Amino acid sequence: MPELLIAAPPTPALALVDAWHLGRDFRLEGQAFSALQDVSVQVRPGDRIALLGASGSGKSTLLHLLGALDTSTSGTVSWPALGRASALRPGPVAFVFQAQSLLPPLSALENVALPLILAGQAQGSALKEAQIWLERLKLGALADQLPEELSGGQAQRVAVARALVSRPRLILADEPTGQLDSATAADLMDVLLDALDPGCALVLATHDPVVARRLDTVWQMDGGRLSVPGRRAGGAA
Ligand SMILES: Nc1ncnc2c1ncn2[C@@H]1O[C@H](COP(=O)(O)OP(=O)(O)OP(=O)(O)O)[C@@H](O)[C@H]1O
Repeated sequence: MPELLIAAPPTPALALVDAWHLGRDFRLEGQAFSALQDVSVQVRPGDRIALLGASGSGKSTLLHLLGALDTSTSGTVSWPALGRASALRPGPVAFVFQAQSLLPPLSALENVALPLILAGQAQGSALKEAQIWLERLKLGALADQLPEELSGGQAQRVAVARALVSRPRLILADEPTGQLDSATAADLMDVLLDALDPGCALVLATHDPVVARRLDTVWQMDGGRLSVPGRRAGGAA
């Protein structure tokens, strides 16, 4: 009699981030002001998520909570696949900021090597790895340039290389194309998506629907709330 094989359902990968009813209040001139209200989201390995919203809608506030740069006023956030908040950086979580986040006195190469050196890697091997990442992002020839000698698009690519060098499992990018023209923004998205490890998740805040459409999922932020969570970019809700 033939053996009956019943395939076990695949085990879902542990979430990288699990946020539950997050709220964040600030005090402005003595009044409590709610920048984020009741946001529940999960980020899983390989997710490509655009956090789309107008200026002031709460995108940075949410990214900071997801990356443990800030603590929520209400709700909880945990990192089931990554460990405790204190273990998140440098390494499993990397940030890319809007602009001018490179250290001015360091060359492009030294900026990229910095997370490895801060994590205890010997300088020589850190610089070698940094050079590999600069070349992967088509910046090999600019290794010795200072940040002030780079164009905005080149500087953002160096910032992306600096985020990728520690082989993070999650990248939180806060308007990385915010100061770039549309062609340069498209180039940056090309190199970022091309260089990203398939298992690495990306959450990218943007106010630009064209940039958001490059990612698989859109989280729409409005007035501190997430509306239409999980909607496919460019597709039906
Ligand atoms: N540290 C803070 N103290 C007081 N208010 C804050 C603070 N951080 C953010 N806010 C307020 O919270 C709201 C959301 O800000 P946030 O920076 O998250 O928006 P955003 O969508 O990222 O905007 P942008 O696209 O302009 O960066 C804004 O009204 C902002 O002024």
